[in-house]
Amino acid sequence: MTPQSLELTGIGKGFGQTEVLRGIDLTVRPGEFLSLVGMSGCGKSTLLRIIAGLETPDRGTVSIGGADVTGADPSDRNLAMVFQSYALYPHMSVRENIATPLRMRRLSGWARLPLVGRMIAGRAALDDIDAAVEAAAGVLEIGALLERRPAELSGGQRQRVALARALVRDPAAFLMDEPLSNLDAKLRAHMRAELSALHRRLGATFVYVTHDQIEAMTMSDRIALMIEGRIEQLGTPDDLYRAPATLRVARFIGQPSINLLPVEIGPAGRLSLFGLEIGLAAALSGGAETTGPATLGLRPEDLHLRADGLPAKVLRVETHGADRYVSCVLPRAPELALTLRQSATDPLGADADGVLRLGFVAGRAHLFGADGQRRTLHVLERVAA
Ligand SMILES: Nc1ncnc2c1ncn2[C@@H]1O[C@H](COP(=O)(O)OP(=O)(O)OP(=O)(O)O)[C@@H](O)[C@H]1O
Repeated sequence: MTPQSLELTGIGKGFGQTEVLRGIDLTVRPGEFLSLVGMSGCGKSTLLRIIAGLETPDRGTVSIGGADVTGADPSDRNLAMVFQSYALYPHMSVRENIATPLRMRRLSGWARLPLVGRMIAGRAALDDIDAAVEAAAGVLEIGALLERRPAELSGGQRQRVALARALVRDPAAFLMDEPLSNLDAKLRAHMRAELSALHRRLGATFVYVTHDQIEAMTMSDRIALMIEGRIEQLGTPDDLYRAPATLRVARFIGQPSINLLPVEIGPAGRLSLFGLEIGLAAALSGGAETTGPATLGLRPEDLHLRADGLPAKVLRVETHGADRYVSCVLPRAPELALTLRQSATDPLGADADGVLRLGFVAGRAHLFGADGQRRTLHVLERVAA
């Protein structure tokens, strides 16, 4: 099946008094891997369920490949849904599990049942189903497991069976709701790579719900970051990381989190931190407020040691393989914790009192106005990197 686009227009949904989705406009391009990311409760699963037809929106429309399906039954949308819980039938073999969606669609009545079906369904229909099952199992590399029951499989193998069962239907798009969250960390990393490879091989449209930004950042073509029932930013993983549109996006994306410092935008947009100018200026055009308090965002990898930098006292050092994360506080503002990312092989750079001096890569700083919106920054002076 050629990959289809999905279009959501003005989607609103409430449960009782709670407004869970507050006007979602989103187009998923044909063949795109798009992730819906956000904290627990932001509405991403509800949105996915609305696309699937498992939930009805209060407002707005859902289209697949340009056709309005807002009122259509889930079974008429030809979308495959993969859940966190796999939802495999425990009493059936892997082969029968994968074949089930095709039996439901292609066979009628009693012939849908695995054993009875063998006796009464037409040979050609069964051969077709067998061939489709073998093909899907081949893609997911589970051909050797077809006669096993789900209980005899590892978590990763079960997830692969669930994916094969989705694949066998040749759907217009795949909808996945936290499909990897039951797996241990190592297997999750492995399955991330497999899902990306599967997406590339199929060229199908994927909509993937997760609260795990690493999953979203590593697999997606684009990410829709949802906050409180709205899309806060839609863009490539790089867009969200390198040019967060709002302070809320900057806070959500990145691990360890972005460092945030209170700055003041002064005359001509010049920024000062603790009363000292720092060689950056806010662009003055277009912003609501031109001067006043703002927030400077610095990613941990954009902080570095600098002889005449800001003194910071080391609180904790964590080594993560090749990286080292150094948590510090500024004596000027002890409530502000900063994280610096270094190569684990570099010297820490702290003096005998555990104090180091921090500079930052000016060209990679982010500025957010008092309204939380991104502001354009100019580098005024050359700051040594
Ligand atoms: N059927 C329902 N009835 C009442 N409230 C619901 C229902 N489904 C979801 N909600 C509420 O809507 C909000 C959004 O739920 P949703 O499952 O979409 O969030 P989510 O972003 O997917 O969160 P999570 O990552 O925890 O699954 C939550 O506050 C949830 O309690």
